[in-house]
Amino acid sequence: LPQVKILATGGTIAGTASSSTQMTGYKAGDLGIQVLINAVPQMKDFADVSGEQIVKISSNNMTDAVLLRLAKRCNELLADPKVSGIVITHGTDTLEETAYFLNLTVHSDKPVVLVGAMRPATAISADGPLNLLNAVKLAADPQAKGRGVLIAMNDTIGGARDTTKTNTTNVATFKATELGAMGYIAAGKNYFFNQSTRRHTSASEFDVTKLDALPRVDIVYSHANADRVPVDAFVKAGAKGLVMAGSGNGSLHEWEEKGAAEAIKNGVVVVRSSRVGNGPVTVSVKRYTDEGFLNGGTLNPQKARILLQLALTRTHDPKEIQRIFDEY
Ligand SMILES: NC(=O)C[C@H](N)C(=O)O
Repeated sequence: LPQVKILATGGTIAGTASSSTQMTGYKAGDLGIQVLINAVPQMKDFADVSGEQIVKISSNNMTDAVLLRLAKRCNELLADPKVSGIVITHGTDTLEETAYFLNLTVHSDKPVVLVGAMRPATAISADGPLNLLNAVKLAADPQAKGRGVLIAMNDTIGGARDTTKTNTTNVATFKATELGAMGYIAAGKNYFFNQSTRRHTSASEFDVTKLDALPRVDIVYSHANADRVPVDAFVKAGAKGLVMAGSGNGSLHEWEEKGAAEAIKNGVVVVRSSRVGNGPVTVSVKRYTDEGFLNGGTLNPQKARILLQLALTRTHDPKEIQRIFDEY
C-alpha cells in the first residue's frame, strides 16, 4: 500500500462540541490526529497511514512560523522514496492560504492534499470523516501527481491557487467560482478535468529551507471614503509590502492611493488586488503604473499576500515581482 503521512494542524475537522446539533461555538482543533485516524479505519484499505501533530489550532490563528514548519516538513517527508503523498488536516478559515503557500514552497510532484471540515467531529452528519478518507485516497492516487497542492472538500478536488472559501458555514464552501474545480470525487474514484497553467511545486523558484521568518505584508481593504490611515499605519509597523484589496479592477480611493504611492517611493512594494473575487486585476489607470503599483492578476488579496511575501524573500525589484505575479 502507498504510504501517506497526515500532518495535523487542528481546525473544525478536529473540533468538539457539547452536543451533536452544535455547529458553531465549538472547540476547534481539540482532537489529536490519532483520534481522527482511528475514526476512519476505511483509510487502511487504501494507504499505510500515519499521523504527526504539528499544532492544534483554529486556523484563523495560523502564523508564518507554522507555514514554514509545514513546508519544511513536507519537503523532508516527500524526499523519502517510501512516502507517496501527504494529507494536511487544517481549519477551513485560512486553508486556502496554507494550500497556496505550500503550492509555492513544496518541491515535489507527489500529492499534497489539504482537508478540513465545516462541522465539528461531534456533529450529526459531520463532514470530516468522508473528507479525510477522500483526501487520503487522493494523496495515494498517482493521478494526483504533478498538479500542485490540492484541496479535497465535499467530494470536490480544488487547486490551491484558485480555490477559496465562499460560504461561512455551508459544507459546499470551497470553490474556484469562475476558474473552476480541478475535479470530482465520485463513486469512490478521483476524476480530473482541469489543471492550472501557473508555476507551482517542482517548477517553483521559492525556497524556504533556510528561512525562519517571512517579510511583513499587510492587506488594505478599499471602501467608499477610504483614506490613507491604514496604509500609513502598516508602513509604520514595518510592512515591506502591501496588497491593496481594491474595488473593481483594483481601483483605489484617491486618498488611500496618495498614501500608497508615497509608500512605493519609500521602497514598499504595493500590489493591487481586488475585493471583487473574480477576474484579473490588470493595468487599468495609467497613473497606477507610473506610480509603481503592481498588478495582482487573479489572485485574491489573501493569496496575493502569500505570493508577495515569498517574492520579497528573493527580490525587491518591482519588475521582477511583477514577473512573479505574471507567472505564479
Ligand atoms: N470550519 C473550520 O475549520 C473553521 C475553524 N474556525 C478553523 O478554521 O479552524
